[in-house]
Amino acid sequence: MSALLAFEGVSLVLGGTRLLDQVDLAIEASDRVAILADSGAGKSWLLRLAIGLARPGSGTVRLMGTAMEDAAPDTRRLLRARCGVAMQGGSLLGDLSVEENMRLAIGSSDRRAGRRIDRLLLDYGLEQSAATRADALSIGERRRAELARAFVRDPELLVLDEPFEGAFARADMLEAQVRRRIVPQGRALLLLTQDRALAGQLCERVYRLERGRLIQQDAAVTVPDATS
Ligand SMILES: Nc1ncnc2c1ncn2[C@@H]1O[C@H](COP(=O)(O)OP(=O)(O)OP(=O)(O)O)[C@@H](O)[C@H]1O
Repeated sequence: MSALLAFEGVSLVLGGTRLLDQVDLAIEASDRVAILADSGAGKSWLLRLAIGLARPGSGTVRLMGTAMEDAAPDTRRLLRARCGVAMQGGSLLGDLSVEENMRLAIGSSDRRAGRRIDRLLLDYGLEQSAATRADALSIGERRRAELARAFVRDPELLVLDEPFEGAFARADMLEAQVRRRIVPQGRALLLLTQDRALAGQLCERVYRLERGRLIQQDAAVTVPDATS
């Protein structure tokens, strides 16, 4: 079976800085992988490459077995739709309510979709904010809404970039979702973060991105999480 996501000898140089240097990484069904990186090390670019929003300088990124740089825009969109993505900085539409953002992401207005949305809103403590415009949410609510939306299409691959940045950490909530919706379903998680404790809590494989190289870490090392 091919990997859900594979980086094969991927390099990327931006502004004279080598952000990725011959990176190899394969994420298979049921994998939970974290990449730890300091601010500016290239997490957001890694996410863009993973879902075909950017092309590598060299090497190949395969999403669900398809080389993204050779794929037609429609194919890239379809493959991206099989992923649940929460980008740093967020991408909720500010003039739509939380529920409308979820509806747009799930692409259906039937009752089953409605039940799934209600369940996720409840899981993420957003049931009181369902009708609130996204641009009126608190920072913490917005991050939780981003996470809830990332799960709404039952993604095969969940890609999260700093899921709690600027927000009071609710790692227990995310861990419960990952345990319920990712692990038993043969889905996979790629977490990009600076938070060592979160990486250890959610993932069984942990790397550090350092000067463009991925260096595997001991996933079992746990750091007391002062925020939870
Ligand atoms: N278009 C660009 N041209 C040149 N350099 C860029 C460009 N976009 C980003 N960079 C630089 O590339 C580096 C990595 O950017 P990236 O957004 O991936 O960082 P990050 O790891 O997500 O950091 P943070 O967690 O602070 O957002 C940064 O130093 C950034 O300034």
